[in-house]
Amino acid sequence: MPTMLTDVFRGHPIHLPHSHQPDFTSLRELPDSYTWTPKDDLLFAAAPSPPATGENIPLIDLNHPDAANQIGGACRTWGAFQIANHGVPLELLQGIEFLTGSLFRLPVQRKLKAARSETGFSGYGVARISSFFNKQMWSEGFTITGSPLNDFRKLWPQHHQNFCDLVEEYEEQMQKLASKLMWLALNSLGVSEEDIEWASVNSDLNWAQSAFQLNHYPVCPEPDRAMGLAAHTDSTLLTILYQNNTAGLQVFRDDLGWVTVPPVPGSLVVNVGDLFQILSNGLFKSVLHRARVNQTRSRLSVAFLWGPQSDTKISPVPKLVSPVGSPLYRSVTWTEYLQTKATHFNKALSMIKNHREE
Ligand SMILES: C=C1C[C@]23C[C@H]1CC[C@H]2[C@@]12CCC[C@@](C)(C(=O)O1)[C@H]2[C@@H]3C(=O)O
Ligand SMILES: O=C(O)CCC(=O)C(=O)O
Ligand SMILES: [Fe+2]
Repeated sequence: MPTMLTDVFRGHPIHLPHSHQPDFTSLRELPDSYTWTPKDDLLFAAAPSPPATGENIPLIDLNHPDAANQIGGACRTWGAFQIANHGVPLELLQGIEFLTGSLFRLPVQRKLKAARSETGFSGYGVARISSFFNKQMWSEGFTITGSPLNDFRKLWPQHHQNFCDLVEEYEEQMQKLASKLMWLALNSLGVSEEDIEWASVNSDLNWAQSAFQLNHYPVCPEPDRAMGLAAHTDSTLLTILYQNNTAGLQVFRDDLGWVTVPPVPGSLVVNVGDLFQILSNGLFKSVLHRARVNQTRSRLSVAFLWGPQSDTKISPVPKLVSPVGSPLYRSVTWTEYLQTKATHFNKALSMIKNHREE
């Protein structure tokens, strides 16, 4: 039996109280447990990009004849980009935003009925990476993999079917889009389906697997001292992110610092994940990103976390290894990688790295 995403954290419980959450709406001041300083996160106060540079992740039109090269370039320099003309109907994006808003507007007691268990994968709770930080993040999340029916039934005993259908439809669209984006990026490096065994055996996407992370960042009384979601890279091949019309997502570049990704209505943000960095033998960079919060508008985002079947060995594409001699990374399955991340967080990728002989 192949491992399912639902099982990957069975041996990696996170002990996090869920019911400690403050009533986000009534606080005038940030509680100490929510106040971040550079001690809590090395990059917390890293210089923001000077507005003068105006440099930002590119917005790429998927209908543009040169889209593949633009995507390849963005994966190498930023590890992130936005896309327009992606083919996902606007009504579907609006539907998913409405679902997400409805879910987080439910009373806390209701949301807790679908709380993520300590060893579980899906359900309501704080981000998994919370266990690596001393301070709490100003957000709440909901993770979905496979059918959301069981969890949605607990949230909406009567009216969950439409929301289940919506998630299913969104997942189909995201699967297609993610695979298209991966091949465009790889094609720009001269890599095609024949070069990757696990992807060419089943070209009908049977080799892929995914999850959704819904995020809510409530209005915050002291946004400059709070953190919505701490800096991390995603443990995916690609992540496709929908953000509502409120800024907050930031990507990090060594030469620029934190750069805010402006919401562009109707467009989607794409992040290179750690597995794509491995697959591309380090040519594509998984992007360090985080979410800040603000004082006037609550923010919603929906991340589609996309990867291979849990048991597929991912290793650098041979074609990209030969020019440089040896593979930069060892091979690893998505399950193994998520488990490494669950124990070692931001050291996970370097633990997969091959150390060259002196
Ligand atoms: C498939 C995934 C990817 C996970 C773990 C698991 C389910 C939830 C994902 C996130 C979503 C929020 C940020 C992150 C860092 C987190 O804490 O949970 C992600 C993590 C990862 O990309 O490592
Ligand atoms: O809310 C955002 O913009 C970022 C969310 C994110 O990084 C994630 O869910 O992995
Ligand atoms: Fe992320």
